[in-house]
Amino acid sequence: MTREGLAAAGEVLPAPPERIVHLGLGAFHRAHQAWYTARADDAAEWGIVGFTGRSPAMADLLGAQGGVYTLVERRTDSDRFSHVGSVVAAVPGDRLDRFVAAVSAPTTSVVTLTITEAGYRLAPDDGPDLTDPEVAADLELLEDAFAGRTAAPPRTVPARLLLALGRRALLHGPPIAVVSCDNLPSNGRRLASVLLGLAEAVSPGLERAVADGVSFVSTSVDRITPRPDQELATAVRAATGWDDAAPVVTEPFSDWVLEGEFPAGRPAWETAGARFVADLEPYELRKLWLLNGAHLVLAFGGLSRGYATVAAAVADDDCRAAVERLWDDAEQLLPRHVDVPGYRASLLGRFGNPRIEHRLSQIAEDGLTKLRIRIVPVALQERRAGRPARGCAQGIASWIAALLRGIDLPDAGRADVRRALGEPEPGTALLSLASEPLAADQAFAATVSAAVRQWGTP
Ligand SMILES: NC(=O)c1ccc[n+]([C@@H]2O[C@H](COP(=O)([O-])OP(=O)(O)OC[C@H]3O[C@@H](n4cnc5c(N)ncnc54)[C@H](O)[C@@H]3O)[C@@H](O)[C@H]2O)c1
Ligand SMILES: O=P(O)(O)OC[C@@H](O)[C@@H](O)[C@H](O)[C@H](O)CO
Repeated sequence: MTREGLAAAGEVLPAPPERIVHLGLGAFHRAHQAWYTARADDAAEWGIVGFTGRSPAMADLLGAQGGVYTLVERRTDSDRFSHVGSVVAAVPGDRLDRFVAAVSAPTTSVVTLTITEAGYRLAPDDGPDLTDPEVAADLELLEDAFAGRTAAPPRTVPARLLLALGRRALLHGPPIAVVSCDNLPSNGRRLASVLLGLAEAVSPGLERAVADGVSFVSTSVDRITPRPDQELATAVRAATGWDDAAPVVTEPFSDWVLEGEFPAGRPAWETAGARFVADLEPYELRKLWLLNGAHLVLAFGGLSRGYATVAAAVADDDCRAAVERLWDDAEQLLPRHVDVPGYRASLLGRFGNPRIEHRLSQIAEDGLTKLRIRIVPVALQERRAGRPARGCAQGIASWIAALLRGIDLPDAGRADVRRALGEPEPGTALLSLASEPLAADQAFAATVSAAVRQWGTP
């Protein structure tokens, strides 16, 4: 099947013009932002050029199909198949020349990102992590590049993005919006802080140019999208007859809430269901603390108990009870207008969808970074309010117990985790790694130790 054939059948649009650049061409972008863009009333005006984050594989697969792929919306009892045509070019991430050209093009109005939380290379103060050797090396490359000296291409996403945005801003290109779609609170503000921190380290002129020329938009993104497997391609072939090399499976539910300015315009995403709000915080915290926080507890607790998927873990009474206790803590901190009881009830249904094979091992990747963002802040606020934060303690304990059990959890912070595991008191060292203040809080640390024993260590 080709784009031309699908367009002739009225299933996708003939390639819309490239006006959006996306970085991180994984499953989620294709199930979410690309889907909203394809469904917007003005879809014919907005094509996406997608760059892979690290490996070129998806660019090869999707590029060979003209960017078109099948989206499978998986209900508890049936599948719905559709074709998505908003991605018009798929390019390997190491094609930096093409990336800089795409971002610098005056016709480009929006850059979106799904590069995982670890991809932001954030220091604890939300600036760029200059202790990370790759970030430090990229800073030198950026200094050379902006001073007009020959430089190798930077490797980290913040440096690649800064190079492209800096070129555009210094060429006096029109202002542009950069939209983070990763599961980080205040993701736009954090991205701004990393990029402007790096820019400032290169030169004050670059920092000013980027600050003036870029609008950083924060968003809360919500659609459970497991990593596609071979079984999906087989199901797509059986249902549609197409040997699609890059299908995506997702749940029927979808939500996208955005806060920020689009100085050069944007697709009419609201016509596809997105919401634009003046204050994103309550929505993003509800989603991150309840959905993503619970996912972590199910992943660590479920893996310890030998489960493989979210649906299996949430069917376990102890795992579900741990999730409910975490939600009880988070609910204390969220405003009423975001309907926490309704969201909790809908989450239990979404997690329980047995046909969405959401692997716990995928969710557990980079668990340290995610824990610090999704559970630690709730615990700190609850403790400051004088409450015991037992649900958070149990959640953090699920991570510690999984590691003490020897479960391999791939993590960008793996070296620190290994060091902590080698300490005389590894449980205490792991809690310190998650949060120094929580480790120093004796009552909370004792609750965590008791909960680690409850999760069961070998
Ligand atoms: N899958 C979901 O259900 C979901 C839902 C909401 C938000 N998200 C956000 O989207 C992100 C990606 O999810 P996905 O399902 O597309 O995963 P994926 O594994 O399919 O794709 C991840 C993409 O990020 C790139 N990447 C990974 N680590 C990177 C790094 N350190 N630096 C630069 N690029 C890197 C990869 O190359 C790939 O392009 C998540 O981490 C999350 O922040 C995902
Ligand atoms: O994608 P991550 O790795 O940030 O987190 C894993 C899951 O919690 C996440 O993908 C959720 O499924 C998603 O955030 C739902 O909207």
